[in-house]
Amino acid sequence: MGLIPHSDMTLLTILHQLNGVDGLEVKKNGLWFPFNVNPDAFVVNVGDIFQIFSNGVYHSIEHKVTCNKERERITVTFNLSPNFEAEVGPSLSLINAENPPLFRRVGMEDYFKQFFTIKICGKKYLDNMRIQPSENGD
Ligand SMILES: O=C(O)CCC(=O)C(=O)O
Ligand SMILES: [Fe+2]
Repeated sequence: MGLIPHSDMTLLTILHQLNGVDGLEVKKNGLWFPFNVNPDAFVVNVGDIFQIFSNGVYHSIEHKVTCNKERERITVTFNLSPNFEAEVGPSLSLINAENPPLFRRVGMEDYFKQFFTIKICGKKYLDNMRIQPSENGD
């Protein structure tokens, strides 16, 4: 019950936990931390597209959700992503000789479609977007 570890493939995800039942956990430095949701605040997750667009300056957050049999848990999620005509890739303003692109550039529609061809597992989808050092000419 709940959600297995994953990062959101979106740009940003806004979460609103409705009925005060916690269960969200976030991974930091390899450790899982329970997240006590403030009922008066939204939770904003940095997604994979944010990490790609910022060329690794920001990191998408790995998270999971554990539910329990006693109390139902309700969360509304709002996902923000570029439209299908856009490209997903590092911002050109952040790329130069010292900072080569760390991620591939792909049309949003393909990025979205490819996501549904893999089994969600941690940050695997983002890793799939990484440029290998040899591709960078290193
Ligand atoms: O239920 C939650 O708090 C998180 C949901 C989530 O991780 C997601 O929709 O990607
Ligand atoms: Fe998520």
